[in-house]
Amino acid sequence: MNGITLALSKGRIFEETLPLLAAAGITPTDNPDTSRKLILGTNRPDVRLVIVRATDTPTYVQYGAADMGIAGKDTLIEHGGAGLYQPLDLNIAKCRLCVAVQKDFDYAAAVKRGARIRVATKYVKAAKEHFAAKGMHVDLIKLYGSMELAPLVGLADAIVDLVSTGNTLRANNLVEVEDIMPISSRLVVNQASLKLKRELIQPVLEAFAGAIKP
Ligand SMILES: Nc1ncnc2c1ncn2[C@@H]1O[C@H](COP(=O)(O)OP(=O)(O)OP(=O)(O)O)[C@@H](O)[C@H]1O
Ligand SMILES: O=P(O)(O)OC[C@H]1O[C@H](OP(=O)(O)OP(=O)(O)O)[C@H](O)[C@@H]1O
Repeated sequence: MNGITLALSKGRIFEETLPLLAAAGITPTDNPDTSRKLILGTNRPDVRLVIVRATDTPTYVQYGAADMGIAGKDTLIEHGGAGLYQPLDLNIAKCRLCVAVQKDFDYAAAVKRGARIRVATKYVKAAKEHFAAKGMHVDLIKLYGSMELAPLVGLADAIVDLVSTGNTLRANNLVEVEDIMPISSRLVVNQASLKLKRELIQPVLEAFAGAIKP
């Protein structure tokens, strides 16, 4: 494609990216929440959007199937970032990565006595690094969603998951016991595209940079 392709996921990333696209003079012609189309046009003939799973965004950009994309820091850590240039923290889709347990589980005591706890998470790499830095031995169980369920049914002692309002933890009688890191979404650019399509990509990058809310 001669123009540029931007990879986005449905839901919060799409919604929160709309004002940034508007700042770059880009308006999608469809809404992925109502359309089943996976390739969306825009008002600009040289810009198209592809709708992918949030976890897949770095992969599409890494291989150049999309020139640019918007992905959460959580997703980028798990992917590893190969082949990606990450020029901007867009300060959207903000939340934090945390350790949480059931209210009656004494996490501090388990840590203190060096217990080998079971931790369920979708964020295996980030969790591994966190517990290794604390010198804790944990058994990680990989899940793909609804991590909050794992401690309730005896699958794990703790979870590593994203928290924003805390409503999901509260609704499931879980409490946050450690804050691992703040999370927001970043603009990622394919390294070859940045060189070959700089005249198209650079203005979008500058418009996004100018529209970032503190
Ligand atoms: N509750 C939240 N509040 C704010 N931002 C969030 C929240 N949950 C996730 N995010 C951020 O938004 C990104 C996209 O989340 P989304 O829920 O759309 O996808 P997902 O369900 O995590 O991924 P996938 O669909 O690939 O499994 C996440 O990678 C994270 O950075
Ligand atoms: O603290 P809160 O404001 O309750 O947000 C936290 C929840 O948000 C995310 O799930 P999401 O809404 O993306 O659902 P999904 O991952 O199951 O799609 C995350 O996995 C938590 O479950």
